[in-house]
Amino acid sequence: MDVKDVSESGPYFKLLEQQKKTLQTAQKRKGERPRDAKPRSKIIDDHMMQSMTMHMRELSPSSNDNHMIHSSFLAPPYTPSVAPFKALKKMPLKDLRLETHHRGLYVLLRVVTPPTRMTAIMAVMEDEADQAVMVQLYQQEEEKYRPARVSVKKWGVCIVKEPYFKVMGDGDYGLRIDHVSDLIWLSETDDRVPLQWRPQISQLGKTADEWKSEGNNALKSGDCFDAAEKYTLALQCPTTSEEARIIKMNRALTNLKLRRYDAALLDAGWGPPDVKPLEKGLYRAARALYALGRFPDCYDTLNVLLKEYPGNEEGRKELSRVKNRLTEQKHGRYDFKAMYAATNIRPLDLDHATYIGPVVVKPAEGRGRGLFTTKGVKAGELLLCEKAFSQCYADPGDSSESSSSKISLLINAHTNRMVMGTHADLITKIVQQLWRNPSLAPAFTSLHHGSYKPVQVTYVDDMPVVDTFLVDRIISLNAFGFPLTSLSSHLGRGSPDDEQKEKDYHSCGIWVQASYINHSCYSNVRRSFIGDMQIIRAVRDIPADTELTFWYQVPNTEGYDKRQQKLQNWGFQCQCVMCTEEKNTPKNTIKKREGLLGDLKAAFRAPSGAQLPKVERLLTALDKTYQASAARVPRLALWDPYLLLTRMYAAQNLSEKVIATTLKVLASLGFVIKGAEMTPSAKSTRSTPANAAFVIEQWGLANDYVVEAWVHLWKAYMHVAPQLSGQAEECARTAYRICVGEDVTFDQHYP
Ligand SMILES: C[S@@+](CC[C@H](N)C(=O)[O-])C[C@H]1O[C@@H](n2cnc3c(N)ncnc32)[C@H](O)[C@@H]1O
Repeated sequence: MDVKDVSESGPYFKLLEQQKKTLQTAQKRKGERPRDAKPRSKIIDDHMMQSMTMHMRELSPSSNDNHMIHSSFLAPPYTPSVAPFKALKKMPLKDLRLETHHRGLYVLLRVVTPPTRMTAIMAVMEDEADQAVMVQLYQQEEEKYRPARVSVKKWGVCIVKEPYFKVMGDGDYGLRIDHVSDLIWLSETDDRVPLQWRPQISQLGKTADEWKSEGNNALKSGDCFDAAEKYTLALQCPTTSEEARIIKMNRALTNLKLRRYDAALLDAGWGPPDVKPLEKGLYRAARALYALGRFPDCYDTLNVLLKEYPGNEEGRKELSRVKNRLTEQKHGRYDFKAMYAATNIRPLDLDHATYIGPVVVKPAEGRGRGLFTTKGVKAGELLLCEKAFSQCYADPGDSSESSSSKISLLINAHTNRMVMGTHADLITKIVQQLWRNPSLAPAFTSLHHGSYKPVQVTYVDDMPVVDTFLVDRIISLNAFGFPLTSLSSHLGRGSPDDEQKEKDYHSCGIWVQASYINHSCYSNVRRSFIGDMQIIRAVRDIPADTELTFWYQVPNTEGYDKRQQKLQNWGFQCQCVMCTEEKNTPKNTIKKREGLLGDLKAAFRAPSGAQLPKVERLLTALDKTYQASAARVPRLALWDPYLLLTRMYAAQNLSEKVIATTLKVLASLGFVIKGAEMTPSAKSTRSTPANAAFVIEQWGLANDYVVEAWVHLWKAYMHVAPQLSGQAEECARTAYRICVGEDVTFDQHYP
């Protein structure tokens, strides 16, 4: 939804074709055992050379290529390994066959070179028979959170479950690991590490206390990964229950720092206590619960903490923070100004809770599931204000490696789709999120994934199974492109800086509840964004038990076929009244309409005012090309020229004309408004404002220009029918709220 799909654009299309060819050529070698594989020394030398070249490039002052577009290719989908380790058999590297997933088997490998990071982390690994292979590890944590050298340590030992051996991009052969759960790193004391690869004797036979001290030192020096590993080794040694509790408490802290909140909760001993809970345990559990968005649990835990340990000041601070979240969650009350201020902080991650208003997910006939109202709501009413499940914001003003999500072209030869933006980064981010915190998985994996058949197993050997291709599929069908704020898009609308507008939607994210909303061009809700909060408001009065819809792509005058093409990714054809009407309109009428639109454009280009009568004539003719009433089927070709005309009249202070044309803008968009025209009676009530009012019988389509239309009305009424101006101002405010998400900034921008 609003993501930059470039599948149809020429230069990119060639890349897709190339990628398909490469895959086809590789497929022809399926099952082959390559005879021309490089010898071990050559694989290592080539890798070291590449690593050095990359390092030199990084050191060179002109190396900042964050603004360059990178391409990422998605492999043909395959399911992650769900076999328990015990059910797998070891195989040597020499038996690997090309383009094959070696189901039922595993390889045991040791890292022999330092890693390099490209799209994947790459390192050369060997098996027990000294055979070497290049291994590509995809979807690993970003460098800023876990440097490649920490993820893939030289001499580290791992198991690759059901390995996938293939021809790589450069024509060499290698193992490709797309699913993080297919890779198991072994600790130095693991029985599966062969004797010849074991560390020196001194590493073995340490006591719990020794491991714990090492863990503490690692934590002090900031190496949380190492610390967590050491605490885990400590817990594998014999300890008293009290010692174990302390070690777990320390590991809870490292897990919090590593954003492994599920594990932190467990370590903190959260749950019904059988012994008096520790102060640190309660506090750390509360922080983990907050980070997981479990605000009521967090609130309860902090209350227990403060009851047991009333002097805990940090707990008290957290309590006040969580109370704010609960107010947002329960009542949908937000401090929107503070929300805007927080959009300047990087990384973008607003500290707000999700409000789910009077809506519920239910089956929607012919459209899977949908979101429905549980009660009648009014135009402008808040229905959802949702914190992103995950998002990658591409900050146009920040090119630093640490804070920018990379814009890349993600090429999926399997689905024939190419998207530009942060989609590739979002896959990695969500894979890692689910890997670290599997409790978050059900909300995400329940989202629509089309015909993709995911494995039914969620845990193997006590570890979560994360399917990269399921994540990609869900993102493809549910992700939203988003600007930093809809307000900035709203204010910049109509500006000639198309490039900036393009960039506005390079960022993408997942909002779970909003994902249940189906598409309609003639929709009844609209989404807007403030940072990573998505706000959904009713664009008209909606009765109870009505399905909510918004547009996945903004409908405009591109025509029926193009519009359906833009929806192709989601696998349905829109059957809204506008699409149905357009589909059934005779071709010659469409042609006539297009001709009139062309004439109108030319007329508008003429010097101001000179062509006004002609414009009016053309508009009347254009109006006549529509059959159904605009109240039932909005007339997409009309609102824009009427608005241009309004601006011209406004520039000449022709208030009555402004009112007449603005009402036509609104009528074209489907609004039904009674008593707003400048009839003689409206003029005569000029001095008696008491009960003067117009009635909006129906709100229409909610594009950004509706706000401008209401503002024109409001200002024009001030001159000729002041009794109506207050009401028009209120409508402008409501339209603004619908478009930008809030109205606290309305007066500042429309004084
Ligand atoms: C973001 S999901 C919306 C929620 C989805 N219906 C579900 O069951 O989870 C997008 C998918 O919903 C379905 N969908 C959305 N709008 C539709 C429409 N107007 N007609 C038919 N199917 C629609 C399509 O299958 C589409 O790929």
